[in-house]
Amino acid sequence: MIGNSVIKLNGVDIYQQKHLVLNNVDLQISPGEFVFLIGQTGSGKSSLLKVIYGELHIANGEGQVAGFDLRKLSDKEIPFLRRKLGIVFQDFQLLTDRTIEENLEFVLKATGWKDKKLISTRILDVLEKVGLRSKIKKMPHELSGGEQQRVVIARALLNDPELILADEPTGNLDPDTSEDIVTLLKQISQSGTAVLMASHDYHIIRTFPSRIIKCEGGIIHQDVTI
Ligand SMILES: Nc1ncnc2c1ncn2[C@@H]1O[C@H](COP(=O)(O)OP(=O)(O)OP(=O)(O)O)[C@@H](O)[C@H]1O
Repeated sequence: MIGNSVIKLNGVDIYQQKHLVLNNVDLQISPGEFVFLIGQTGSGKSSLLKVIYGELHIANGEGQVAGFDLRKLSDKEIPFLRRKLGIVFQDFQLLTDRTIEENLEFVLKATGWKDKKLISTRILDVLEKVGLRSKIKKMPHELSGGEQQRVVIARALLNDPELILADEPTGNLDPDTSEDIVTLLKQISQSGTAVLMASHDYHIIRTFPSRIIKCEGGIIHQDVTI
């Protein structure tokens, strides 16, 4: 954490190839904050998220995320930054050929966990948090879309992240299930993990009054209302 921020960007320019997508971005997000990221298609939301998880480099300015300096981030360090982040996208991206338990075990082993007992306890802990302990032995296709998204959130929580980045996490879900997912993300933020959630869903955004930032016209607008 940087001072009291999980994300701190100052004067950052974000390019896709030679195209300046967002100009002079200032953004500060504190532990436990829940923030919606809105903006029209092509306005730069995904590009901003990519900067935060180290997929896009910053051209100018200063950027720190979960204690990592984005200007100095080497390719070797990116996996370590990602361990401090939980990433939740619209497509669930669960491995379809293995159970929920095996999906979670796969991520833990890939991030250096070795002790079998600790692995199984951690898996039960995160499934408990998302209310899916009873589904541990199921295959992804045996779960509903909302349940699969909960598993993805459980997966994002495995390494106890400082920040969850969610890019349209309710994009494939019906309205009630979407509300359940955002309720869960809100609860997670209340326990100290910051959440930055990109969304186009104004119904959801109105249902969960929160700080809103907006990409528009090549800049970020802070604390907007809709
Ligand atoms: N890999 C890429 N190469 C070149 N340009 C890109 C690339 N990815 C995105 N862009 C461009 O960058 C701009 C911002 O795109 P970005 O995906 O960040 O928008 P977005 O707000 O996330 O849109 P959406 O809501 O559709 O996901 C767009 O003009 C887009 O065409």
